[in-house]
Amino acid sequence: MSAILMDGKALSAKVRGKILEETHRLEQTGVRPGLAVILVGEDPASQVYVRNKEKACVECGFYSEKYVLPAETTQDELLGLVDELNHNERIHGILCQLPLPKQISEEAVIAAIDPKKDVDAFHPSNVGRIMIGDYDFLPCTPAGVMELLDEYGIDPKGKRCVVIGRSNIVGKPMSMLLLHRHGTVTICHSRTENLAEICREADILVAAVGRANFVTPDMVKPGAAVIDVGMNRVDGKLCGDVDPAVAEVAGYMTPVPGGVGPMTITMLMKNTLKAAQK
Ligand SMILES: Nc1nc2c(c(=O)[nH]1)N[C@@H](CN(C=O)c1ccc(C(=O)N[C@@H](CCC(=O)O)C(=O)O)cc1)CN2
Ligand SMILES: [Mg+2]
Repeated sequence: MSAILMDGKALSAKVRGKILEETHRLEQTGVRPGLAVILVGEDPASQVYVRNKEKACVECGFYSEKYVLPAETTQDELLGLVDELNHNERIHGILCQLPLPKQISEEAVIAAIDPKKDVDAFHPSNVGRIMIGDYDFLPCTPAGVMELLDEYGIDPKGKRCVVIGRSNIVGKPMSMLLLHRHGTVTICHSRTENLAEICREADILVAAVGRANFVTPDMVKPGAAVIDVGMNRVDGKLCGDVDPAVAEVAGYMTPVPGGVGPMTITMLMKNTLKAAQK
């Protein structure tokens, strides 16, 4: 068996085209969606992601502002900028690229963003709303995974879903979105016993561990959909959490690059459009 590759680049192009149409419609009412992206420091991977977010804004017809602050920026300085942007009428969405330098508390910065402009959906009030299924914004990576599953006709309803990873950004919200769609969800992590055995039960397996080639063919049920959220650099080469040899066992698989990554940014655009429409 050779898995069907789930093309996040192609789906992104399609969704961004629809967002651009919506932007034109919204502009007739005098509103142009505006996104502010804040980058603190010079992490090369973060620089790439921020650049890709700016490009996506252009593709979707959005107004955007980028703030690049030095690595020594204090928490108070960053909170000052967030406060300004909270009150800026041209800006509907604000995000701070993570990770932040260690002198800054990510929790404090996330909590300072106006929840109505929190297009990452990281603010505690937005996280709480996702838990109870009454939300405006979905977190971008898990939302991108759900769109990919829908595009390929993979319905989590009644299915065994296993998420490896319990981060606030991916693992926890991912399991919640699968649960909202009636999946039977198991969250695994570094202390899980019998991990391979649990993974082998999954019809939908989501890997968000941050370890290159962690998921091997023996951990996958034949025909399963395997979603790779990993973004690891090994000897300068980008690779996911899933060993490419898994393609011989899985029914569907997301590539890295070109799978979940582009969808993450597309979902950010979707949230920014929604914030502007409100
Ligand atoms: N404020 C946020 N910080 C971070 C988030 C986030 O959603 N909000 N997620 C990740 C980084 N991330 C978005 O910010 C992100 C990572 C990767 C990609 C992507 O398109 N990857 C490409 C490959 C790009 C490359 O060559 O490096 C792909 O998979 O095809 C997009 C967004 C942590 N921080
Ligand atoms: Mg920190």
